[in-house]
Amino acid sequence: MLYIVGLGLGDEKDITIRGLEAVKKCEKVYMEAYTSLLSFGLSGDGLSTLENLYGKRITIADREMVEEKADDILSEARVSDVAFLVVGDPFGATTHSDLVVRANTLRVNVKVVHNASVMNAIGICGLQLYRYGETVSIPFFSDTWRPDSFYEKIRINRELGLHTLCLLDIRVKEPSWESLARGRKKYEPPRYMTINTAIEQLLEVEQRRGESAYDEGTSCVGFARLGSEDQMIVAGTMRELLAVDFGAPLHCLVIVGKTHPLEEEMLDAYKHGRGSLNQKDE
Ligand SMILES: C[S@@+](CC[C@H](N)C(=O)[O-])C[C@H]1O[C@@H](n2cnc3c(N)ncnc32)[C@H](O)[C@@H]1O
Repeated sequence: MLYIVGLGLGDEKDITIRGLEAVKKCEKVYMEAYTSLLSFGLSGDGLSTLENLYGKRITIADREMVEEKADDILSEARVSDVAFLVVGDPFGATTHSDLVVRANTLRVNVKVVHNASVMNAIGICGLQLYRYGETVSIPFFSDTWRPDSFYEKIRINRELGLHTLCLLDIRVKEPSWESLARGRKKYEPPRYMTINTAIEQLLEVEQRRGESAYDEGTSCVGFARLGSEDQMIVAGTMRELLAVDFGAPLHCLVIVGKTHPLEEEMLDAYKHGRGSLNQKDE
């Protein structure tokens, strides 16, 4: 059996009881480590915190491993219980549907244990989840690659009065260009896009496309480390949020569409300059 287990958003304590029971009975535990991140990351003590709680060794599954060796993981799951851990909810990232489809093709049994996802945790700011349009991903621009397919989607969402969730790029274990040219893979340090970079890129694309999908005065909400003790949520215009230091990753951004009075009331509590509500336990 392959157990695909959501870990939630904060730290090791956010796994569900059902998820923990599944992990404890598995012979092998993989942890997907390229579409999201728990608040403590996976360096140093992060991994051992999880291993101590589960009483199991964890194998980190990076993009290369999941994409190239999925069949090996599935072969193990055919003859024993294997857990595949995903930060957030397993279906909060498009990637893991592939694994399920592959498992079905190979007739490997799959059980999914759900958990909170960034896709629903953003509800905390008061913008109703029912009033969102298509989610977009904002990739890091480089000197030669500045893709802007997200622009059209944001424009359509805004024309319909819908909010847009922007997920921000995560680059882990990316081989550097020089190392590829030399034929010996060396990896760049991990990079996580900040809200500030996302807004700079969004404004650059608006300037290039000029279709008035949004501008510096457009209302947004920035979220950092949602679900953890020090989460930060600030509502303001793009211009205002450009000046906010949201701190450590992960970050995401919502571009606000047409609002309902109740949404406005909730958003007020997070307005720029009021300090963010981070809901720390007293
Ligand atoms: C592929 S998505 C989310 C996947 C995850 N499985 C889930 O269900 O939440 C990853 C992106 O969501 C956003 N994100 C994820 N967790 C977050 C958090 N705790 N706080 C803020 N943004 C987050 C970041 O922009 C990140 O690059």
